[in-house]
Amino acid sequence: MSGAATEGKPITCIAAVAYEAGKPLTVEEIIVEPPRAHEVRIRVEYTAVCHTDAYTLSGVDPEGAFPSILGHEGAGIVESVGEGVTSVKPGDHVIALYTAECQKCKFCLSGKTNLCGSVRATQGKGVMPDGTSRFKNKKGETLFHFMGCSTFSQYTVVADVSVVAVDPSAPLESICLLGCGVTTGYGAAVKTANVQEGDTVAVFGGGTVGLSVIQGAKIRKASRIILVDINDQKMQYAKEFGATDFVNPRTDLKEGQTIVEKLIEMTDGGLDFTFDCTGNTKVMRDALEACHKGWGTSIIIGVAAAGEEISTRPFQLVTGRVWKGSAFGGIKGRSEMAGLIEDYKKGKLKVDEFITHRKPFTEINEAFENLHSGECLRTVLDLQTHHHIC
Ligand SMILES: NC(=O)C1=CN([C@@H]2O[C@H](COP(=O)(O)OP(=O)(O)OC[C@H]3O[C@@H](n4cnc5c(N)ncnc54)[C@H](OP(=O)(O)O)[C@@H]3O)[C@@H](O)[C@H]2O)C=CC1
Ligand SMILES: N[C@@H](CCC(=O)N[C@@H](CSC=O)C(=O)NCC(=O)O)C(=O)O
Ligand SMILES: [Zn+2]
Ligand SMILES: [Zn+2]
Repeated sequence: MSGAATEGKPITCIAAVAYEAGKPLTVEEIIVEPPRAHEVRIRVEYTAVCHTDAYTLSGVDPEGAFPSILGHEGAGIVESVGEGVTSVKPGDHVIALYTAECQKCKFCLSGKTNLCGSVRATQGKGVMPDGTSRFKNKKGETLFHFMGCSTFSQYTVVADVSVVAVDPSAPLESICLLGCGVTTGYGAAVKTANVQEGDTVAVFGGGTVGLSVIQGAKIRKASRIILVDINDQKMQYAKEFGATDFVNPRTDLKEGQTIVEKLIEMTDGGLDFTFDCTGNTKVMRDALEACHKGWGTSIIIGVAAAGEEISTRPFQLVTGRVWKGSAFGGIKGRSEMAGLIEDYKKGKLKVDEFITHRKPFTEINEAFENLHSGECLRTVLDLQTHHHIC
């Protein structure tokens, strides 16, 4: 089994370190300590870059800690496990989970949420559950973990509750996307909203998350699925993933018309469900106010900067609209990932279609730049193919 040579020893490998907010990542050698009790060391094979990595790197995340190893949409192979780990073993193919599932805490046992309380407090501080880091650079400086995953490293250490073993026949270079974007959007539609046949849906923001909401709404046979995006390049993707309409609020409104008025006009009074997949708090308000009076529900998925607040007239809620949120699509990673992978293998869940760019790991900073171009959904980075760093 792999891991025999390195088990119990520190591993020197390449990682992309975020030293400072707003600066490119530094690709360099780091040292990854062996896993302690209830921890798992993973050889990360593939990771993608999610908008949230860029959000934290930009410096507006109140939990952002530097220097750190970002990345949370990754898949790999277990190299070794610490004492007491029974859920995975060396050689297992795994996906890292930023939403842990301990199956024991009040949250996990509630049956009401996928949020888990077991490691969230230390995860938010950039450390392992025992309060320390497994990463240091060659100068001996400690590097923080990120979202309990830190997949921008050839090796990472995660809590055993933050990893799920998966069907080894599923390609890691594709299923890494189930570590965040695809699962988040799809789950928000089919679990959090529980969209039903005939429902009308509007999705604000056509990135991987928004397009995954669209594919969930399509699978549920929503009658109308409207993508709202400021970039016309998203129109083609909208069609491909199952939207029935595309609206660009910068170009498709009549003089003096708001996007809320346009959507209400298009849907005879408003939508059954709307989703914010932009992280823009003004868009979140529009999404709520475009909901149908009496029952429309708006779901916030997008992540907004520290200090940002949402607002609306309370009358919007008094008159029956519901405002809620969704993390990781409401999906419990350890219990429900196998089902998503099965759906992907059967061709029911699109995953490969989101991979618009592939790059060697050493070109990770270009993957961040790609995020801002209209045609890029996800860039998948290959961590293990040998590349020179200088
Ligand atoms: N709650 C959760 O569990 C998760 C939340 N997220 C969050 O979800 C959001 C989406 O992530 P992701 O899909 O990766 O991001 P992307 O950046 O790929 O997608 C966002 C899309 O929204 C568009 N957009 C920006 N502003 C507006 C606007 N005013 N109106 C309409 N569309 C707009 C963007 O256009 P353009 O490219 O031109 O700017 C882009 O197409 C992010 O905020 C991310 O942090 C992500 C994963 C999990
Ligand atoms: N540290 C951030 C938290 C932002 C946030 O809401 N994260 C999402 C996942 S975003 C993935 O790409 C989430 O799952 N939140 C629930 C959680 O427990 O963190 C901030 O404080 O803004
Ligand atoms: Zn993400
Ligand atoms: Zn739990």
